[in-house]
Amino acid sequence: MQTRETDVIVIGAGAVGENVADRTVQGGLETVIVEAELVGGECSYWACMPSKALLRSAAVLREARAVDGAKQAVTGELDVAGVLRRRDAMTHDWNDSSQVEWLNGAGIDLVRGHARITGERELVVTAEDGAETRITARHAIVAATGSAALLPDVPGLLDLKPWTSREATSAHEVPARLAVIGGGVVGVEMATAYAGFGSDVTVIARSGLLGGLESFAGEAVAEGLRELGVTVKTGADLVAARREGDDAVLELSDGTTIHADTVLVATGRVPHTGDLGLETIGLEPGAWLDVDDTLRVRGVDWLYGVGDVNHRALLTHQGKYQARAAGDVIVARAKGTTVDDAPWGAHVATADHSAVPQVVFSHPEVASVGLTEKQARNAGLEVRVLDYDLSWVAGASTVSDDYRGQARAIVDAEREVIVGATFVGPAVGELLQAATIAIVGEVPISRLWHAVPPYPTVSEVWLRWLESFGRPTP
Ligand SMILES: Cc1cc2nc3c(=O)[nH]c(=O)nc-3n(C[C@H](O)[C@H](O)[C@H](O)COP(=O)(O)OP(=O)(O)OC[C@H]3O[C@@H](n4cnc5c(N)ncnc54)[C@H](O)[C@@H]3O)c2cc1C
Ligand SMILES: NC(=O)c1ccc[n+]([C@@H]2O[C@H](COP(=O)([O-])OP(=O)(O)OC[C@H]3O[C@@H](n4cnc5c(N)ncnc54)[C@H](O)[C@@H]3O)[C@@H](O)[C@H]2O)c1
Repeated sequence: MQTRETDVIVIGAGAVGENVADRTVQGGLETVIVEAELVGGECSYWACMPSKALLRSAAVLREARAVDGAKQAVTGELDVAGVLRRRDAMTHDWNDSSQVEWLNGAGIDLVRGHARITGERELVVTAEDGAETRITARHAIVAATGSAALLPDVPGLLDLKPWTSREATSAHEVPARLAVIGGGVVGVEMATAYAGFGSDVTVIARSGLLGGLESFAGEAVAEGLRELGVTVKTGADLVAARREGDDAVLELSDGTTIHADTVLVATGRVPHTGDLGLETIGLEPGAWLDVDDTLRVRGVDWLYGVGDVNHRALLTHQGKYQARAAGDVIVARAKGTTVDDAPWGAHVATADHSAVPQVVFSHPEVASVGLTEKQARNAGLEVRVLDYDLSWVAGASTVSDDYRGQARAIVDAEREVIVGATFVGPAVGELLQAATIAIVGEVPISRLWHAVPPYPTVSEVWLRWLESFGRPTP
């Protein structure tokens, strides 16, 4: 077995691992990154990028069809082959050479293979040909190993060889009938995409759609999916599955059955920690990594868990935010310089607790950050809820002849700062960053009155929120 030593080892070259390694190299630490599959990880090849590519073309058509003068120019239907071609280009045909080039340019040393921790600051990488390399880290090991689709234990389900998000985002054929199990983000986005391709889609959701967000968001998306021809079954659970000839048959808790050609399971994620050697250091294999705000695994002072694997916020941008803090704190600890771990310091991921932005690229789009009304009340805050119909702002009428949208701000009435915001409507994702800044910066409402939204934009909703809150005076 070959052996080598380095300052830092990062396991997993997804977006998150790449960013940790970039920071540790920039901080002067020799860094090895280990990757078992493709450099770039889930987001580049089987998640964010291909899913957004699958969604975008139909969204553009819908936008054009909602504007008189433009709609007359839309004379054809969606070219599904063109959409898939664009998705293939976006994923570089599942070839990671451009990302490997980036790693090389950044001075990060790539070792291909599967890593297993074997003891303190030490792991073994098994390459595809079975060759093993033992690598020891002088300072830290970072697990940035991400997550995989959770497959619920439902009798007969696995026999159907269901799709997970991986197959749904990389498919080259469109099923005539698609049944989607799960009404979370993956379920909703893929139902939107495949409905746009002409599939007959059924979504099976235990409760409402997009649980965890403001309920008006899930309700608007259910209505939007129905407009696209999707059957949305809420309050129904999958109890059994079987094959009948070519049909996949799903039995639901409400006594109904669904026949489909393909079944997509979108019921959440499990961490990539089952085969990571965690048992060799007293941790539980298969569990999410429990980390502090510097992303260090509690009880193991040389191990960090960053990105999906720590279950703080399963989003690329939030994982990359964690990566910047983790990379920098590893450097600080290695060099013995000051660790800035107070809330909102340089070495902590404080925003994970109170200001996680997310955009769901559904029809309509949903953008949210911070606390929902329910979360704010549960946190014991005295809350003012500011609701506004987005179609009432002047900018909305220029965007679309059929603008439908809703916005809600949650205000901590005692401190007079915004703690949460949700927008539903066309392209609302682009409205979100202002809300994130207001929340993270704890900008007082009295000061927001001086942040003037341009006319006529949809951002004028900020002024309407302020008017309905009232102008604080000394
Ligand atoms: C369909 C879908 C759409 C999504 N869309 C969005 C979106 O629009 N926006 C957004 O912000 N988020 C989105 N997400 C979430 C996003 O994909 C994840 O949050 C993100 O990929 C997590 O990055 P990561 O680097 O932590 O993990 P990953 O991207 O999973 O990377 C982990 C890497 O570690 C490697 N690895 C694992 N174990 C080992 C080992 N033992 N040895 C060596 N290598 C190992 C894996 O091969 C992988 O490359 C989406 C998710 C899905 C499923
Ligand atoms: N645009 C984006 O930002 C984006 C897009 C896709 C995914 N993601 C991320 O990926 C993660 C995973 O997404 P996801 O949709 O798989 O998970 P999720 O947790 O968002 O939703 C899973 C859904 O499946 C339901 N469910 C669980 N078990 C079930 C069962 N046995 N039968 C029926 N329903 C069941 C849950 O109630 C929930 O509604 C999310 O946390 C999300 O943050 C983000």
